[in-house]
Amino acid sequence: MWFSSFIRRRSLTIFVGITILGAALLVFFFNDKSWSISLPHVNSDGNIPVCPVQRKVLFRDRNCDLDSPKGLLYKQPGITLGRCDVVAVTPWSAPIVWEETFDPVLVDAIYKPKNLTIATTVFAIGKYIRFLRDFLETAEKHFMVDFKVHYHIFTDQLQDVPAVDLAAGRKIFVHQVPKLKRWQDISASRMQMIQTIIEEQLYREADYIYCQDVDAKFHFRWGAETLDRLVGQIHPWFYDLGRDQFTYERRPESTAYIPPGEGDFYYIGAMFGGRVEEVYKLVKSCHENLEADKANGIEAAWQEESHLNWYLLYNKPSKILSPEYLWDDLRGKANVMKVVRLSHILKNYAEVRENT
Ligand SMILES: CC(=O)N[C@H]1[C@@H](OP(=O)(O)OP(=O)(O)OC[C@H]2O[C@@H](n3ccc(=O)[nH]c3=O)[C@H](O)[C@@H]2O)O[C@H](CO)[C@H](O)[C@@H]1O
Ligand SMILES: [Mn+2]
Repeated sequence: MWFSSFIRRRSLTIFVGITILGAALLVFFFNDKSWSISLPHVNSDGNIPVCPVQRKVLFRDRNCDLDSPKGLLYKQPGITLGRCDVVAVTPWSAPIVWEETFDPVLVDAIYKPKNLTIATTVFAIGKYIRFLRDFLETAEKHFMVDFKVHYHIFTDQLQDVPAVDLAAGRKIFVHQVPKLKRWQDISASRMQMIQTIIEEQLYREADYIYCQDVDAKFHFRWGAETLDRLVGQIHPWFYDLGRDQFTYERRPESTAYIPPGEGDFYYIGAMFGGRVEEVYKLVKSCHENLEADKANGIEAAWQEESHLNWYLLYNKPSKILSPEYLWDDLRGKANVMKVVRLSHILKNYAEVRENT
């Protein structure tokens, strides 16, 4: 009697044990699948959690459902009415975001409850530190207002980072970096530094990351309508030109080479973004291709911008921002633009750049 109850208890313990072990293994193998990417070169003794079997970095999980609150009233969406003067979708069905193609109230109602953290990287090296105050102050007025924003500032002058009043939930992180000699290298090295900051910190702290130039000011809402998996920004100088006029890299020796007859849009290097894991793949690829070119003694026509254009041609962005989201003050006003949300300011290249 005692013996059989002992057997029963033992069997129960073994059964429960196996069940728990099985469940743990299932969680281990399947739970991280959707938000992880291969990273074979990272050691598990680094500070990135890497699944030892799959060797994958574990990015933050997040809710991507477009939950809409009950009872929210907004204008009925049109099927035949709307903006007719611009194209608002690409041939691969990604939205191109223009004023009046989205409802800001509805967008905010969908995205604000998600408690997202949006990282933005901005480099202010050498004389470019002078642009940082305006960038940050105007961002506080217009960039992802009411969202948690982490500004990651990369500079060689820690003491000159301005003290700017930040709204609740928004933070500044400052990273010291060396000043390289050529402006081309300063601009291009951003790919590697963004890769590193994602590996060290952002994979666990941020949901989205937007990488911006510092010599720009926000003027109008730049909000959650820009959030998506992988986001490219149309260059304000090329939005109305044919692909043969794009300044892609045209030498086959470069890894950024785009043959004649190919190309969708010309994307600007001054803004790209999306979910952290997608931007990670982008910056890692661009960095590797920049290095491969360097080893081959070739520099693409527009450095990292050429590599970005190559990447986005063969890895299509899931959302594209119209020139409203990065205009150039030099271009004056364009009829197609109902608003200018962020614009590159006029600057004296010869005075501000290191080696011109
Ligand atoms: C209008 C135009 O021609 N735009 C091109 C030009 O952008 P930009 O003229 O906008 O390049 P830029 O001089 O603003 O450099 C890009 C960014 O690198 C950082 N930075 C650069 C230099 C420096 O000394 N310190 C520093 O911090 C800073 O964040 C700056 O915003 O060049 C880029 C390539 O690099 C792209 O090809 C752009 O399409
Ligand atoms: Mn710039």
